[in-house]
This record gives sequence, structure tokens and C-alpha cells, in this order.
Amino acid sequence: MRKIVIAGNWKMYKTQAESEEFLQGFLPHLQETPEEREVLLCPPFTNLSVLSRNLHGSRVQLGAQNVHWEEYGAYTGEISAPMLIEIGVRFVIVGHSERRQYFGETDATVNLRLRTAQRFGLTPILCVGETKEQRDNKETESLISLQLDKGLVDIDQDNLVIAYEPIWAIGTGDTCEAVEANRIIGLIRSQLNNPNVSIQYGGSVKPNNIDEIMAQPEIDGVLVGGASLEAESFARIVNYKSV
Ligand SMILES: O=C[C@H](O)COP(=O)(O)O
Repeated sequence: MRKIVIAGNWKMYKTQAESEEFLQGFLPHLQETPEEREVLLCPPFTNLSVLSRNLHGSRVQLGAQNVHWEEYGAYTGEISAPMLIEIGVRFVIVGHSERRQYFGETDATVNLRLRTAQRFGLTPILCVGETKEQRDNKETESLISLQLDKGLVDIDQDNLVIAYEPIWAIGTGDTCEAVEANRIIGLIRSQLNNPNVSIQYGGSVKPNNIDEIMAQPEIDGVLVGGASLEAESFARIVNYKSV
């Protein structure tokens, strides 16, 4: 049975005070959220503790935006899996295109981070997706296939979420057509050995397109950036209308 996983990735937005204000507006809306939907917030590291405290007893789970592959060590600016586990983090985004683009993340380092996340009991959300140029050159399928081949070496697919995020759709308002996202996610699924892996779509998900996206049979949730920063907007996404 595939789970529905709806995650807000706050990227490098929100102070602790802003996080608390968000929760005051957001949490009451969860009374309307069907039981089977998993809801996650992935704030900057500095906000994990405050969210962990405020989410205690709520159904919202905590995710981080990165994890290092070593348990500890001289890795300035990085964070380890035990540090995340200690404050209640359960999920971690790995291989987001912004990390691949700006911080030298490769499929090899993505694989190392995935392995370590799983070894410590975190559920990784592996991000894959193509640039506009790769799509125009008809390289989408081969690129994603390669990202999966290299990223998933020795990874346990029983404890994994995948997010298909076409890079050209991230933060642009230029959403991938729901039917096309469904097609690519179907191709991703055909490359996995576990049919129950939840596969999300990410890229300009908004209150006005969530119902259509979630109506697609292959799409098991969404990874939301900009629209997860505002309580009412993320609440509308979490409480999407199912057909
Ligand atoms: O992790 C989230 C994605 O990068 C999508 O961001 P966006 O919803 O602002 O396009």
C-alpha cells in the first residue's frame, strides 16, 4: 500500500518566531485532514528544535533538508543523522536539485547520504529531475534513470520516498502538466523493485493545481516549496480534494 506523503520544504526561509507563527495558523486546519495523509515540515536546521517542541502530540512529522554521510567528524557546516534523530527528525530530503546545483552534490554523494540516513532509521526523500535543457534535448528519461541507478545502489526500498522535481518547474510557476508528471512517475516506478515506494511530484505546486496533481494515479504526494511557507496555502494543499 503506497502512502500519501505531503511535505513542505522551507528551504532557507523562516526564523524561529516565524515558524511558531506559521504553526498557530496551520495546525488547526489538520482537523480536516484525512488520516491516511502523512504531513511533514522540513524547516532550516535552526528551527528543528522549536518545531519538534511545538509539533509534539500533533500528526505533523519533522524532516530535515540534508544529512551528512559520516556519523560525526570535522565537516564544517554539515549535520549528522544522530543529531537529527535526537531532536525528533524522521525524514530527510536528499539530492535536492538546489544542492546538486549549488553545493556540488553528485549521484555518488547522494547515495552515501541515503545509506547513512537509512542506517540511522531516517526515511530519505530522494529528489530526481531534469533541467529545461535536458528536457528539450529529450534526455529526461535517461537522466532520471541514471540518477536512480546510481543513487539507489544498496538502498532499502522499504524505507524510501522519491520526489520527481523537474528543475524548470521549481519556483517558476511553470508547473509540469499533471498528466506528464504522472507519466514520468510511472516510469520511475517501473525502475524500482518495490511497488509500494511513495513517489511525490514537486515544482510549483499551489492551492490551484493540487487537486489535479493528486488526481493522477501514479502520484503519491507532493514536495512543496514556496506554497508551504504560508499557513493557509499549505493547509489547502494538505487538505486537497480527492476525486
Ligand atoms: O522542494 C521543493 C521544490 O523545490 C519545489 O519548490 P516550489 O514549490 O517553490 O516550486
